[in-house]
Amino acid sequence: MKIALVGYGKMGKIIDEISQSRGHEVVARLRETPTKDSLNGADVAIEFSNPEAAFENIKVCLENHIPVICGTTGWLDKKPEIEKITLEQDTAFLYGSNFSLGVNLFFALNENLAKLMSKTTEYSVQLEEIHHIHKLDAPSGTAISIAEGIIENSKYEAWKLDETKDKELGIFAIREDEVPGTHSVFYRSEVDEIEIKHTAFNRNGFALGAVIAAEWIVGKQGVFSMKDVLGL
Ligand SMILES: NC(=O)C1=CN([C@@H]2O[C@H](COP(=O)(O)OP(=O)(O)OC[C@H]3O[C@@H](n4cnc5c(N)ncnc54)[C@H](OP(=O)(O)O)[C@@H]3O)[C@@H](O)[C@H]2O)C=CC1
Ligand SMILES: O=C(O)C1=N[C@H](C(=O)O)C[C@H](O)C1
Repeated sequence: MKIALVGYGKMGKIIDEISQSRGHEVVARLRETPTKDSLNGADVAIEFSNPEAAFENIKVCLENHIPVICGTTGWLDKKPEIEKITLEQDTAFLYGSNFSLGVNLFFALNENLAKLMSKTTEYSVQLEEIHHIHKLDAPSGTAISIAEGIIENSKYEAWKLDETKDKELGIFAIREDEVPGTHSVFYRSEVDEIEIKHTAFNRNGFALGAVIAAEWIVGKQGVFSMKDVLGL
């Protein structure tokens, strides 16, 4: 498979190594918005850039009929437009706020726990995410995905930064040193607390998941998520 890496920073470089170790050819390593020429005949693009650049980068790839795996967070207000372009161009798009297998299991765990709790005692939920000081967006895309999964299955109606209040599920966003990504969910009642935590030790799990998603998407049409890739 020929892979274009759109964004070649911390994530792009690890994805490059993993792609090659799995027998793929990396045909582009870009630190600017791609063009038809710079995409260099890729079968698939893996996009990890920044919130400002992601929309345009994805659009150019899709308009050139190159399916896109996108891990960039912080641009999701424009996702409906990307989904429309994907369908118009008969190509494929997959966004993952977090490509690691562990976090995708963590999403399912929290959805199920929220569902169970809404049938029993009243628990109040609080989210916390900790990331490195270079991160441009807050809260993290992963925290937003966790919150959305809980909201669908509980009394909560929306999420907000900071402390949980009434029907708004709170997310504390902490920036600390070089932390790769830690997410905790606290379920608290009058008498006890359940805490579920995922800690990434490094970025390798994110990168491997993105390459697996790229292998999966080639030849498909439509808008997908990691749930489709992992059969969750
Ligand atoms: N979904 C997931 O599993 C994960 C998502 N992320 C997200 O992925 C994104 C990237 O993370 P990370 O690699 O750590 O960030 P980095 O800042 O290390 O890398 C970003 C890269 O994008 C490049 N860039 C800047 N402008 C453009 C542009 N217009 N087009 C293409 N590339 C551009 C930068 O180049 P230059 O240095 O020259 O500016 C740099 O190479 C972030 O949004 C982060 O939140 C991160 C980890 C996991
Ligand atoms: O910026 C990061 O580093 C990360 N971003 C993603 C997010 O916003 O959830 C995924 C991971 O936690 C690392």
